Amino acid sequence: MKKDLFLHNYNISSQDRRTLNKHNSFLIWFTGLSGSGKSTIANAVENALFKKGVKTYALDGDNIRKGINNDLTFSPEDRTENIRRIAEVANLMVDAGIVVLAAFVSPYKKDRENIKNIVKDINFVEVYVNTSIEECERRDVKGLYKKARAGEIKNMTGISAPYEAPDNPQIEVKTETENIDEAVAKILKCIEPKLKLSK
Ligand SMILES: Nc1ncnc2c1ncn2[C@@H]1O[C@H](COP(=O)(O)OS(=O)(=O)O)[C@@H](OP(=O)(O)O)[C@H]1O
Ligand SMILES: Nc1ncnc2c1ncn2[C@@H]1O[C@H](COP(=O)(O)OP(=O)(O)O)[C@@H](O)[C@H]1O
Repeated sequence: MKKDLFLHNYNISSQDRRTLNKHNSFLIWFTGLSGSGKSTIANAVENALFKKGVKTYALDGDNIRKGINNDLTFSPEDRTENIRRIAEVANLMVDAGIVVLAAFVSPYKKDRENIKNIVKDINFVEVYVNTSIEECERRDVKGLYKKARAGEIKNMTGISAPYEAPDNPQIEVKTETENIDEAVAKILKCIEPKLKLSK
C-alpha cells in the first residue's frame, strides 16, 4: 500500500546523541529456549554496563507481551510480528543513543535476519543462549514445560514448536558449562570495542 509519508529532518542526529552519551548505541539480542537464561544474563550484562555509566534499556518477552504486544499469540505468524515490532522499538532506542538488551525466544531464523534489516547489521549483536531442552525442562522456572507436557499449553518452543538455533552467532553462551559471571565476561569482552565512539 502506497502511503503519503513525508519524513521531517530533525537537526539532532543519532551520532549527536551518541556523542552526548559518550558511547555508541546498538542492540544486543539474546535468543534461546524459555528458561535458557536469556533474562538472567541480559540483566547481569545491563547491571555491568550501568555501573560503567552506559545508558541502557532492557526489553523482555513477558513484559512486552503484557503491553505493546498483548494482542499476539505464540503462533508462527504472531511470533514473527512480535519480533518485528520489538525490532522497530529497539531501532528507535538505538537511534536515541541507548544500548538495548533484548531477550526473546525468537525461534525463527528468518525473523532474526529481519531484525538485522531493521536495525542494520552494524548495530546488531546476536547472543545465542545455548541450553539444551532437557536442562530448560529440568529448570522449568515458570512451570511452562510441565503444562506443555500435560497439553495445557500449545506451541511450546522446544516441545511442540520449533527452535531454529543460529548458525553463526557473534556470541554463544553454553549455560550448562559456563556460569553467569563467565557469560557476562564473554559478552562484555565482545561489546566493549563497540561502545567506543568512532572518530
Ligand atoms: N508457547 C510458548 N512458547 C514459548 N514461550 C512461551 C509460550 N507460552 C508462554 N511463553 C512465555 O512467553 C515468553 C516468550 O515470549 P517471546 O516474546 O520471547 O516469544 S517469541 O520470541 O515470540 O517466540 C517466555 O519467556 P522466557 O521464559 O523468558 O523465554 C515464556 O515465559
Ligand atoms: N549459567 C547460567 N546462565 C543463566 N542462567 C542460569 C545459569 N545457570 C543456571 N541458571 C538459571 O536458569 C534460569 C534461567 O531463567 P531465565 O533467565 O528466566 O531464562 P529465560 O529468560 O531464557 O527464560 C534462572 O533460574 C537462572 O538462575
